[in-house]
Amino acid sequence: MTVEFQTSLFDSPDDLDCPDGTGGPDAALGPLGGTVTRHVLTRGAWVDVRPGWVSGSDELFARLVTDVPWHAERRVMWDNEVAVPRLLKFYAEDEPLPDPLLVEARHALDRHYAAELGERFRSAGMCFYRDGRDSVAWHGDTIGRSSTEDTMVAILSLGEARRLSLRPRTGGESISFPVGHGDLLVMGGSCQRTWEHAVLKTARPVGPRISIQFRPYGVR
Ligand SMILES: O=C(O)CCC(=O)C(=O)O
Ligand SMILES: [Fe+2]
Repeated sequence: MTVEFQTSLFDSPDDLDCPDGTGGPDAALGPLGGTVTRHVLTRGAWVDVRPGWVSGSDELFARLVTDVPWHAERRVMWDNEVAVPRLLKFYAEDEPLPDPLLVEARHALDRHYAAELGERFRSAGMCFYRDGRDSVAWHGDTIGRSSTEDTMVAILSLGEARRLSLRPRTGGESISFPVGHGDLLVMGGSCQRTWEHAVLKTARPVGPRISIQFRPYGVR
């Protein structure tokens, strides 16, 4: 599938310097240690946020738009077949990732969360939200071990800023975190089974966003 993509720059002007003159800025990972803020939720769930983890990622964004074999999906809902409102690609365990920066990002997450997670991040789910009509409805990532075990889902966000909303499954107020160009958000602890998350549709005119979700083996 070819994806219509109008080149637009998301990086702030500071990121656009190219001192080495090697033909344009490219993505770089910042440190994680000491830069991640943990928000403790109820019932053993938490969310870590690291704004601006990847800098200079305009080109990475453009590469992923064109290089990832995005596909549309249809799902049956209430007896009707409906289009899933985003494009998708799932990189299973051991499937090569589409960009070396993503390999580096996964290593950095493995190092940072090694002690707490006790295993590596393995798969990478990717979503492409073309505009504000694209979304993901309320859900937990509870296919597999995450339905019964604590785990982590680490999301790298590129492109247009959207909000990742969260609400407790038992009812109660929802909260939301902005997820902007180069930001990292990690859902951890019991978050997948005690809370739900969503990227809700917006009437605001918003550009495209890519979400990359790194998950351990058997979590989906
Ligand atoms: O767009 C996002 O960052 C969230 C995607 C998500 O929740 C999922 O694919 O399970
Ligand atoms: Fe999810």
